[in-house]
Amino acid sequence: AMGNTCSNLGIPPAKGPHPVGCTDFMMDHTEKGSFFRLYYPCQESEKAEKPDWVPCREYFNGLADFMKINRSLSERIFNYLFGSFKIPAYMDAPFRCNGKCPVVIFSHGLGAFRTLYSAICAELASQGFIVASVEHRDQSASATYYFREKTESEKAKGNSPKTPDSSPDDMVREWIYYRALQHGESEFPLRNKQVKQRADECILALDKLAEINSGTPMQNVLQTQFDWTTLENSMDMCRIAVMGHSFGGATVIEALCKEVKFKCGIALDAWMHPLDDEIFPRVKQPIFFINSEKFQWAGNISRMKKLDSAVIQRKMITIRGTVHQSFPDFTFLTGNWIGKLMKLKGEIDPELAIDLSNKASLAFLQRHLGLERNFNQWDPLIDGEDTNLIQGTNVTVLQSAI
Ligand SMILES: CCN(CC)CCN(C[C@]12C[C@](c3ccc(C(F)(F)F)cc3)(C1)C2)C(=O)Cn1c(SCc2ccc(F)cc2)nc(=O)c2c1C=CC2
Repeated sequence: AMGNTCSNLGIPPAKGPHPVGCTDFMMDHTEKGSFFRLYYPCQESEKAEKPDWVPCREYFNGLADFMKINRSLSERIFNYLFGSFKIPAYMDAPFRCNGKCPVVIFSHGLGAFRTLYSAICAELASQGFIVASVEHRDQSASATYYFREKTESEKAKGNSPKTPDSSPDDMVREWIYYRALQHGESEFPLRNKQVKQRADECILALDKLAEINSGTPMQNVLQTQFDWTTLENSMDMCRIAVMGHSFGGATVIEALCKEVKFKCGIALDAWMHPLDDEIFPRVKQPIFFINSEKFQWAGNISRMKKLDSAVIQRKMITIRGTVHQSFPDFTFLTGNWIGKLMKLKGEIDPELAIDLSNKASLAFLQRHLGLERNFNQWDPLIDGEDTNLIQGTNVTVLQSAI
C-alpha cells in the first residue's frame, strides 16, 4: 500500500493496562455546538477497526492553508506521507472500566485538530482516563466542520447524488478552515477572542460529558456505532483536568480561570501570547508546564512565571532535545532526516520524549486529582529528576522580565 518507506513508523501503542477505544461526538447542528473525539478504556475486541489518523481529505487542505502551501500538491504529499496511518485505538469499541474514570479535556494547537494528539490521549485512556479531545471552531484549527440542516431549496434538489460523505440525509457538512492573520492585522485581539472561545468549548465538552454521565439521552449528529448509554455513571465528575498543546496550553489557563470543576491543568509547550495578564491572579488550581527545549523564549517563559505561587502548586519541566512538534503525532510519522528537516523531531527519540511527558503528566494528575493508582512512582519527573529532563527551563529570563 502507499505510505511510509520505513516500516517501524507509526504512532506508538499505549502502555497502560486497558485497551483503548475511540469515537466521535458532535452535538447539534451549529458551529456553536461541541465536537470532540473521545478516547476511553474499552473491552478487548479484535473485530473493531483502527480508524484513519486523518478522518478526511479536507483536513489536509486545511493543513496546506495553515502551512501556506499549495492545496492540491500538498494533499497528494500528505496523503502519500500520512494517509495510511492508523490511530492506536479501536473505533467505537464497547466501553468498559471497573469503577469511575477520571476525565481529561484536551485542547489542540494552532493549525491542528482533534485527532493529532492520539499518542497522548490514547495513553491516558489506557491508564483508565476518559479523554475528550475537542475540535475548536474558532478558526484556529486547520479545518473543522459542522452539520447544518438543508435549506428548502437544497431539499428541493432532494435527489442530488448521495453526498459521498456519511452525512445524514437532510444535513449538509459545512467546513470551517484555518483563518490566517490578515496582512497588517494585530495578532492579540484575534488570539484573545479565540482563546476565550476555546475555553468555552472545553467547558461545553465537559458539560456534555456530565450529561452523558447522568444518563441524559444524547443526540449525536454523527452516525457512529458507539452506544453512549454505556457511559452512564462511568465518569468521576470530581476528578477532572484540562490539558493542551501550545495555543491549547493557553486554553488550559483560560479554562482553569473560568471553570473550577477543572481541578488542575497541564500545559504542553504553552503559547502564552493570547492570554490577558489580568486573569493570572484568578487562576487558583495547580498547573504543570511541560516545555520543549527549542520552542520557548524569555518573554513566553516570563509570562508562565507570573503564575508562580507559593501556595498553589505550579511546576515546570523541560524535556531535553525536544521541539514544539515533539508533542503532536507527526513526530512519529516521518523518517529521521525529514523529521529533523521539518522540525517535527528533535534530537531525543520521540517515543522517549512522549513517554517522559506522559508519565510526568500521570504523576501530576494522581497528585491533584487524588487518584489511588501507582502513578506516584513517577513523582521525581515532576521535579525534573531524570537525565532527559531539566527542572524549570533552559531559557534565561532576565530578572526584570519576571
Ligand atoms: C507558516 C505557518 N505559521 C502559522 C502561524 C507557523 C506554523 N507553525 C510551525 C509548524 C506547524 C508545522 C508543521 C505541521 C505539520 C507538518 C507536517 F508536514 F507534518 F504535516 C509540518 C510542519 C508548521 C510546524 C506553528 O504555528 C507552530 N505552532 C503550533 S503547531 C500545532 C500543530 C499544527 C498542525 C499540525 F499538523 C500539528 C501541530 N501550534 C500553536 O498553537 C502555535 C504555534 C506557534 C505559535 C502557537
